[in-house]
Amino acid sequence: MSTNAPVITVDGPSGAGKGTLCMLLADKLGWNLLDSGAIYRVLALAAIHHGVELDSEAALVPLAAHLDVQFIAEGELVKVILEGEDVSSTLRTEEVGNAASKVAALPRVREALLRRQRAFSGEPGLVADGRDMGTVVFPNAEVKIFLDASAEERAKRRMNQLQQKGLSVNFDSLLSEIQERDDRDRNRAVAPLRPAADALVLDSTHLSIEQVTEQALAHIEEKLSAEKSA
Ligand SMILES: Nc1ncnc2c1ncn2[C@@H]1O[C@H](COP(=O)(O)OP(=O)(O)O)[C@@H](O)[C@H]1O
Ligand SMILES: Nc1ccn([C@@H]2O[C@H](COP(=O)(O)OP(=O)(O)O)[C@@H](O)[C@H]2O)c(=O)n1
Repeated sequence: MSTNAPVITVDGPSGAGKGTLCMLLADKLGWNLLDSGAIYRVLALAAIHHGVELDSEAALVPLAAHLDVQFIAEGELVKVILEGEDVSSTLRTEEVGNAASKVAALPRVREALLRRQRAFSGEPGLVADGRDMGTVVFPNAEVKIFLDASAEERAKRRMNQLQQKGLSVNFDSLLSEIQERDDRDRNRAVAPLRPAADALVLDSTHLSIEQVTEQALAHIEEKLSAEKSA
């Protein structure tokens, strides 16, 4: 790892708005961005490509340790290249999200991906998006935010997002997939989804993206200026 560069962690369930908030924060602050979910998604996709079972910890650990992946920033977007192939759009499907949450439940797989995630930390700072950024990966982060929203609101957001991409989706099946993934993420033995003790919990159910960003920035400013004067 590691530098002494500051870290802001944003954890929370699927569809809460983490990716949106993190991108806005990284852009505004000029800091680096870690989308840790993309790493679990890439691993799940590599497992599918290589015919590796999603519950086979013994086969997934070496795959995780030797993952041949590149994240290439292109303006606001990040292109993901897995074993030479552009997988950016496949990666975002609900099917891959679900597969990711299965491989992410395995303790040795999480362990194998720790160093890769911490390596994103660097000057002038890092905004880290995930489930366990504030609890496990960056427990000493200067600022921790836990972004939540009701399951219904999150399914509605995901449905709009998929419809904008021209995909037709069924609200009820999306809601039950989100609930199934939440259950798996919250109840796993290692690094379960939960707010860090020192996180600001933001419920975005009735907040716009602008309101969430404003509240997050106010909290960040307060925390970082308290750090400076400490
Ligand atoms: N506060 C909000 N109100 C309404 N829509 C939102 C809000 N935050 C994010 N969204 C939208 O919801 C969808 C899911 O957001 P995303 O950032 O991908 O969530 P996550 O990374 O937590 O899964 C996106 O289409 C995004 O534009
Ligand atoms: N730090 C992280 C990030 C993601 N994950 C897992 O990876 C899956 C996909 O994460 P994601 O952040 O890309 O998913 P969305 O919130 O975008 O739906 C999650 O459901 C988690 O199971 C994790 O376990 N730990």
